[in-house]
Amino acid sequence: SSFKNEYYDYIVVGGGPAGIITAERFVEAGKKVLLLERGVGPTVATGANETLPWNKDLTAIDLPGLSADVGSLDVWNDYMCTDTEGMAACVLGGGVTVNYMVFVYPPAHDFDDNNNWPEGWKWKDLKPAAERLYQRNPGTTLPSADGKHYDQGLYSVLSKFFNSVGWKSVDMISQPDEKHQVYSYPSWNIKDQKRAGPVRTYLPLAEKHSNFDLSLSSKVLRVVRSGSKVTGVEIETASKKTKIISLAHNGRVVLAAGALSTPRLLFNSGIGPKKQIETAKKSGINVPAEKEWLDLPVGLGFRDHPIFTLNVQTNGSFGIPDYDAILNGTDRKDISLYGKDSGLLTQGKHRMIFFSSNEVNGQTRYYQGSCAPDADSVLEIKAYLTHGATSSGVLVLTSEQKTVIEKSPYMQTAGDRKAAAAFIQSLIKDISDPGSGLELTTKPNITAILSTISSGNHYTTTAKMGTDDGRKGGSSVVDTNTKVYGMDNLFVVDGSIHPDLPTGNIQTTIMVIAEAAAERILAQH
Ligand SMILES: Cc1cc2nc3c(=O)[nH]c(=O)nc-3n(C[C@H](O)[C@H](O)[C@H](O)COP(=O)(O)OP(=O)(O)OC[C@H]3O[C@@H](n4cnc5c(N)ncnc54)[C@H](O)[C@@H]3O)c2cc1C
Repeated sequence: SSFKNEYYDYIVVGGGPAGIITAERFVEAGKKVLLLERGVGPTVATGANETLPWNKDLTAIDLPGLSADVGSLDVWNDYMCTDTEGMAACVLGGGVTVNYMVFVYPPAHDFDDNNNWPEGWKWKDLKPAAERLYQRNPGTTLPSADGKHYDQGLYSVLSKFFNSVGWKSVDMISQPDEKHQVYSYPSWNIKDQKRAGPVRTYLPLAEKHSNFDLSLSSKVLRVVRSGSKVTGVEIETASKKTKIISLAHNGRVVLAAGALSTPRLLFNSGIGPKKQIETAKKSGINVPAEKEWLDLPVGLGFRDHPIFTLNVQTNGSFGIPDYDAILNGTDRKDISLYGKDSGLLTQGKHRMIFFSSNEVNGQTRYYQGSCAPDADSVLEIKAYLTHGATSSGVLVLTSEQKTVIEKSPYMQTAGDRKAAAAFIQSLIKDISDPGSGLELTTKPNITAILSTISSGNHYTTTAKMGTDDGRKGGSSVVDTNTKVYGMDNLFVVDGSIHPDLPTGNIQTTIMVIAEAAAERILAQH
């Protein structure tokens, strides 16, 4: 693309969910907007041409029934970032393009307890933003047009089990505040039988306007500063050429590169702990002169949901779909049902989501369980320790420009360890009851389960929002208008700014916060 220098009121960096949503809202407000995304487009409408052999309008990424197997798709390696710690996607749509589509409406308590979200960001303040999101991108627990849930062997076994131990069935969309001893059909980010998300539900609205430009394969290296003012961004194009795009007078840069990549952009721009800025400089980035460095706690306070995995043998009748047959078109039965907007292929990976909580020393911690078939009659529970967890870690930069974990964000506090052990133990006890019809596939060993943690991939808090200015010894990098402390016109809107973890999978909360952030930013422009 040819960039129009000194034209854009807003340069948004990163075309993940947060970036697309904010960019679209700026466009609607009549601002001239450039959205810069380092990756390519994953849908036919955004330039992908690797479509399914049996449907030339759909890529494998679009088809909900293949999302469980997304890691085996040819495009997986093309889409995943190679310079972040943990998993992130470097493709238009960000994580939402490759994720398992679990779409958890956040409960009010996520914002209202623990005092982590500042005034102005409580649920009463955010509810209108959530409603704007749900109107465009509602999610569904029943994606099949014929009104049926498919492949219900797992759900049938597990719902019986949970009923027998006193849990109850809820609809996680219409009852988002029910998060204790409840289970639900999964809510998925699916619309019109396809993977939804801002690439489908927001981007086309922006593209209707002449004041919107999207540039793919455009990796931003840093923001260009003159003291506290951002004047533009330096980008690297697909052919490895660098160039500077300048903002309009009074323009703004909004970072939405994700919680693992926004810190790199800040370090590269002279914002963060001194050591990280020095590392950025060593890596060859043209960082500002030292007198312009802003000492803010970027990368500190890094958080994520730890996952504990349980595999359970059941007496149910279910298994893993034949993904090859779906991909190559030989699974005629499911493909023909999909042709009628129905059936297994309209659904995502999981068959049930459950939630619960426990209290240890006065602190309530929440848990989400995502349940999917693992083998014939064997199910896998991915149990996440979520909202209320008190651990945090540190994310830093290497001189190869990779973000890496210096201190793990998982299970750092005695409270987290005690609470997670108690929750898993009680689940194991119920599963191991001879009458349950269930049995762990390996000998129940709580220490082994707790020490084999996998990442939730729900990263937050690397550029925290709050009222305690990080330059003055506080923990916050952005203020309650999402503006970076010490800067006049630099904002952050992605998962980095969340000061707390949500109770469930995070993408819905990411989108709600982006909706709210766009409104705050526009209110002063
Ligand atoms: C494998 C996986 C499975 C997941 N499963 C679920 C799930 O089922 N449900 C759920 O709710 N959440 C899930 N998540 C998490 C969810 O997808 C992310 O939390 C969410 O996408 C974060 O949104 P974001 O806008 O903050 O950042 P991202 O989604 O990371 O988007 C950042 C965007 O910025 C771009 N970018 C980065 N650096 C630059 C740069 N320098 N210049 C230009 N562009 C840049 C990236 O390419 C990307 O498009 C999953 C994540 C992963 C990785």
